[in-house]
Amino acid sequence: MPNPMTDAERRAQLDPLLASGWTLVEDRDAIRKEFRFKDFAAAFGWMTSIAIEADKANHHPEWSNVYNRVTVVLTSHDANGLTARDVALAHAMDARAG
Ligand SMILES: C[C@H](O)[C@H](O)[C@H]1CNC2=NC(N)=NC(=O)C2=N1
Repeated sequence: MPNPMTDAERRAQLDPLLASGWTLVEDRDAIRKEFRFKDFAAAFGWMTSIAIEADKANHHPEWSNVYNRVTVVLTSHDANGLTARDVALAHAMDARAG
């Protein structure tokens, strides 16, 4: 089981994500972001590419889709909180959202 991040690691790794639209979830140790796309096909195409990457890394998002919006929550269930795996997935999501 991976260790939760230390306070210093958290600051260093989370600050860039908080600056790019991710927010801390209030009632659990997780980050959240709403992605918006041109239309449903663009949203679902992005989800498909992320799903393949996430599955290869065996680290999966909590997410939901309404038309062109995808709401994502990232946390590491086995660590009961944020880990470097969530940071990596968040960056992959930002990069692929363009
Ligand atoms: C058995 C399997 O390795 C685990 O359930 C994996 C799958 N994907 C996962 N995804 C996330 N976000 N957290 C986990 O702890 C996790 N664990």
